[in-house]
Amino acid sequence: MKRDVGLARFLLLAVVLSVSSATAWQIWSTREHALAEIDVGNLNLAKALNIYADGVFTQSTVLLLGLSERLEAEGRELESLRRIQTLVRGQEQLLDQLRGLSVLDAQGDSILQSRTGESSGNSSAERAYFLHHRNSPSRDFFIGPPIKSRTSGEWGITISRRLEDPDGRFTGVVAVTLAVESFLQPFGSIDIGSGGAISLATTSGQLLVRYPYREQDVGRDISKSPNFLRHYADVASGTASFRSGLDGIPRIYAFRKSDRYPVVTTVALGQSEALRAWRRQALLTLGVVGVLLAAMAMVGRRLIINIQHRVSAEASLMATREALLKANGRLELLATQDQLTGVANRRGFDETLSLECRRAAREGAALALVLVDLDYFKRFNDTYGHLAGDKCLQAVAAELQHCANRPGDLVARYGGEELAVILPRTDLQGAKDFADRLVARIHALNISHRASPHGRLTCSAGASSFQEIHADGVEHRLIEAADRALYEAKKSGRNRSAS
Ligand SMILES: Nc1nc2c(ncn2[C@@H]2O[C@H](COP(=O)(O)OP(=O)(O)OP(=O)(O)O)[C@@H](O)[C@H]2O)c(=O)[nH]1
Repeated sequence: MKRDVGLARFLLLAVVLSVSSATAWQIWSTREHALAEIDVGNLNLAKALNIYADGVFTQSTVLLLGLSERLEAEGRELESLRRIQTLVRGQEQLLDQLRGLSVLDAQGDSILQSRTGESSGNSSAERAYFLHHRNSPSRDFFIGPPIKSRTSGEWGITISRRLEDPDGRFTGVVAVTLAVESFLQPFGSIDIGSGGAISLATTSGQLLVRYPYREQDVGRDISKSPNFLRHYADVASGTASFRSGLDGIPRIYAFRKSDRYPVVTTVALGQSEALRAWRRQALLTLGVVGVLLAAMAMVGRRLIINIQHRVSAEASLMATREALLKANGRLELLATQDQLTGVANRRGFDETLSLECRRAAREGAALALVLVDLDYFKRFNDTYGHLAGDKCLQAVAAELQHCANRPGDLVARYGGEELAVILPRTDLQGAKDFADRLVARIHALNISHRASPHGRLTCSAGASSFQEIHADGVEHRLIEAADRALYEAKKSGRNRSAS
């Protein structure tokens, strides 16, 4: 039964654990699945926006290439610059993102502004793109950090190219400016939730455009940020989850670098927003499973309590049964034991005598009985008192018990100061010898009895034995014979035995 409780506990625990772990696994795998779907969507979006940016840059570079060829071939005469101005106007109609074109001389002074068609009079010698081309012989296009227009205050992205004379000497820079706004518009038209962000940056870590727009983010250098270094630096495209270094919001990012230009487009969704549907589903699952587990735990607990009640009821039943058996045993003993001397009482004597008679009849064996009576015991009581008489009886019974040590021998208090010994498988001679031994042992106890002619406590014994025990009432005859012999011993002077 106790094992049943252990087994029930184990089963309950196993069910709770397996259901919990299966649920945890299911929730975790649906999260992974949701994240994978988000990554795919984000990557596709990043790719599409990258294509858009590539297209804009390509149109700009085509324009720059044509202009730089013409400037280098045709020179910078006023007429030539006017023709270029007309050409750029035409291009501006076709390319919405184009905010302007400028041609700088070798000192960084403007020699053409597409908006006015003339020099703006401003020097751009300190602009990053001018410094880049002046210091680098490369004729590649350069996407510079965003610049703020001195006239309109608008932010723009510059793409520029170095101008050279036929000897390869630096003669200036031709640059187009793309409006940051023209990137923000398509970025903003995409639903990326309230926590999302889309950005375009150079691969060297210069932020060009970021939606949602904050002026302080424009041109920000993120090249030293741990997130940039860990996730963007060395791969062409990928996904990652981290907390934004700009606004501290945890997001799921997907980024793609352009194959042609040193720019990277990033699409990010706010993590908590992106996983909202998954979270709702997970909470629902947790709720349902939690309620089920709680119900199961309650039922299991009740079951275990029931088993425990049954176990304890059974244990107390067993204990009661054992106590009852012990009590019965004690009662049985009390019913057949003499309280004063501890030997069998008259009932025990009668039962044993009848039992031994039947056994002797069955086995054809002899059965002997010795009756023992203390001499002058009335006087002993009168002389020493009843309590001393009791103690004396106890001592005599103990001595008899000591003598009758064969298996099956039984010492009993036959009545009053009279004791009896049943001796199975003992003939008359054996019984007589036993009786003599008893008389001698009691004498040897040397219990003082000044009222007796012997001066000490003595006893008389009568022995009887029957060999063939078949007839009814044999117990009675055995007792009568022993009693007669006892009477004889008394008559012939006491402190002796007769048979
Ligand atoms: N102390 C004590 N005395 C008992 C007990 N049972 C019987 N007696 C006493 O034993 C005495 C027996 O006396 P009697 O039968 O007259 O015989 P007796 O004095 O022993 O004399 P004989 O047997 O002829 O030698 C009585 O005085 C009983 O009261 C007992 O349990 N305790």
